[in-house]
Amino acid sequence: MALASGVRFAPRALLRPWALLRGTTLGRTEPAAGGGGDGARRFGSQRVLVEPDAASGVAVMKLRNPPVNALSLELLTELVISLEKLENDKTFRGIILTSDCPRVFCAGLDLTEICGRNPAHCAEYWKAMQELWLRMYLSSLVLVAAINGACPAGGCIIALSCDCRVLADNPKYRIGLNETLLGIIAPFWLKDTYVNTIGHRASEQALQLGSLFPPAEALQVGLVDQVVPEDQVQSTALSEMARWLAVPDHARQLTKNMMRKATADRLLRQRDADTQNFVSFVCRDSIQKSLQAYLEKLRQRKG
Ligand SMILES: CC/C=C\C/C=C\C/C=C\C/C=C/C(=O)SCCNC(=O)CCNC(=O)[C@H](O)C(C)(C)COP(=O)(O)OP(=O)(O)OC[C@H]1O[C@@H](n2cnc3c(N)ncnc32)[C@H](O)[C@@H]1OP(=O)(O)O
Repeated sequence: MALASGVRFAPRALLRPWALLRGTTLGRTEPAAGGGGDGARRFGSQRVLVEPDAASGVAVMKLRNPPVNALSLELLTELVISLEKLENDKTFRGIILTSDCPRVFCAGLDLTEICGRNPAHCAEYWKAMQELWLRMYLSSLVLVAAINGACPAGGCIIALSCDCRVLADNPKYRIGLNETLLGIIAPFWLKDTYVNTIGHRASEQALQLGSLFPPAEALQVGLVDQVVPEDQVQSTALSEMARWLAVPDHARQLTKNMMRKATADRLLRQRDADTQNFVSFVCRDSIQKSLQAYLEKLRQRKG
C-alpha cells in the first residue's frame, strides 16, 4: 500500500483471498437503486456492500452477513478485498463502515469458525483476522465507523481500527471487549489498540471486567467520538468524514502512520507466534467447552 510519499504501510502478507471467494459475487458492479452515473454505482460481494460516491471520494461499506455480522472467514476475506479495491482506486479518500443488519454492527468473531474446528482451520481464520486488522489499522484512507448496532469484541476491533467512531444512542448498542466473559483473552495487539484509544488504566479495568459500554459511558471513556440519535448516525459520520478529509492526505497519512506503526509492527514481528498462541489456546478442551457453552447460551436466549 504505497502512499503518495512512497512510504509503505502494511506489507501485502495475506493470504490467498481470492481462493476463498468461490461462489461469491465479489467484483460485481450494479447500479444503486435510483442511481444513475458512475458515482451512484455500487459494487461489493455477498457480505460486503460498497456504495461509492466518486464525487465526494467517499464510499459507504456495509457489512451484511446476517443475522449478526459475525466475522466469518468469508466476511473477513471480502472485507480485505473490498478495502484493497477502494485503496487502489485513486478516486477514494475515505470509507464509512456501517452495518446492513438491523440492531447489530458486528457480533465479533464467528464462534462457529473456532468451535469444533481443527487447528489448521483456526490458524487460517486467525491469520485472516490479523490481516483485516493490519489493513484497516494502517489504511491510507480515512475510516469512519458509523456504529448502528451492538458492537462487542471483534466488532469493537473493527471499530477501533477506524480513525473515528460515531455510535447510535441506543442503550442496547453496547461496545467493548468482552472476551474475558467468554473465558478467552484479547491478544496483545488488540490490547494495544485499546490502550492507544482509551488509555492504560481504563483498558486494564475494561479488559479484565469484559466491560460492554452503553453509549454515554463509551463516549465518556473515549471509546467513541460521538453519540447521536440513531437517525443521525450516517449524517454525522459524513460530517466527521468531511472534517478528516479537510486535511491534506499526505500529512494526515504520514501522521497516522507515525501514530500507529509501532503497534502494527509489534504484530508483524510476532505474527506466527500470535497465530500459534491463538490456535493452541482455542483448541484446548476447556476453552472449546466454554465457547460451546457460550454459543449454546446465545442460541437458547433466542426462544
Ligand atoms: C494469546 C491469545 C490467545 C488467545 C486469544 C483468544 C481469542 C481471541 C480473542 C479476542 C478476539 C475477539 C473475540 C470475539 O469476537 S469472540 C465473540 C464475542 N461476541 C459476543 O460475545 C457477542 C455474542 N452475540 C450477542 O451478544 C448477540 O448475538 C448480539 C447482541 C450481537 C445480537 O443480539 P440479537 O438478539 O440481535 O441476536 P441473537 O439472537 O443473540 O443471535 C442471532 C443468531 O446469531 C448467533 N450469534 C450471535 N453472535 C454470534 C457469534 N459471535 N458467532 C456466531 N454466532 C453468533 C446466535 O447464536 C443466533 O444464532 P441462531 O440461534 O442459530 O439463530
